[in-house]
Amino acid sequence: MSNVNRAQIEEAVRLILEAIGEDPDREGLLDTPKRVARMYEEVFSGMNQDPKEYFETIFGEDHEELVLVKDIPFYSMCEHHLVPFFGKAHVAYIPKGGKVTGLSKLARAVEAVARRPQLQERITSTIANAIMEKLDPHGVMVVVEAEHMCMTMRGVKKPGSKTVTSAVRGNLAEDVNARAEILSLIKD
Ligand SMILES: Nc1nc2c(ncn2[C@@H]2O[C@H](COP(=O)(O)OP(=O)(O)OP(=O)(O)O)[C@@H](O)[C@H]2O)c(=O)[nH]1
Ligand SMILES: [Zn+2]
Repeated sequence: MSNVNRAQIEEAVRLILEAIGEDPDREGLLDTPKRVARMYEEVFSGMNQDPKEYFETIFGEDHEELVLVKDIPFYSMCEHHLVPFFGKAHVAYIPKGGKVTGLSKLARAVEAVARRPQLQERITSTIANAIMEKLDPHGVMVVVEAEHMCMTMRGVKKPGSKTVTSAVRGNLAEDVNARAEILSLIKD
């Protein structure tokens, strides 16, 4: 159930259109506030979601080796400018004590965390912390690479630049070789 107040967004979009000198009543713009409100509802649908919920799905599988789901595409909105940043997330963990979760749950957690006003660093660490808390694995490594529209279409205008963030927890924090292996698997 969404808590987004569509009527309020519609009002705000109308005001923005007026503020830039547009006529919100011209034909092409008549439905724009409604469309934007629906779009924000979708784009910010992660507001009420807790990524940890997805890790309730646990299989008692005795695998204490690397699990990596890479190239998970995501779209988020930078909380400073409310313009998109988007890219790929790579989520790796080493399960412990039979606590192996569903692969899709890793991607669902990325989606839930991305769909709200965000910082790339926070997306990265929130996912790593959620996995640590719910699955209590030997280790976790989350790598996120993204292009920020606020750095490409405006401001410093550096199209093609990419930001890479990582969060490492548990035994992977001390294990340089394991981290290197994960990074090489991500690059492959
Ligand atoms: N750390 C971090 N910074 C971000 C992220 N997304 C956008 N930013 C940065 O947030 C900063 C906001 O800087 P401000 O000086 O307050 O705003 P601004 O005047 O619009 O900055 P410019 O983008 O440099 O024009 C900028 O440097 C953005 O590049 C993110 O996910 N993580
Ligand atoms: Zn920004």
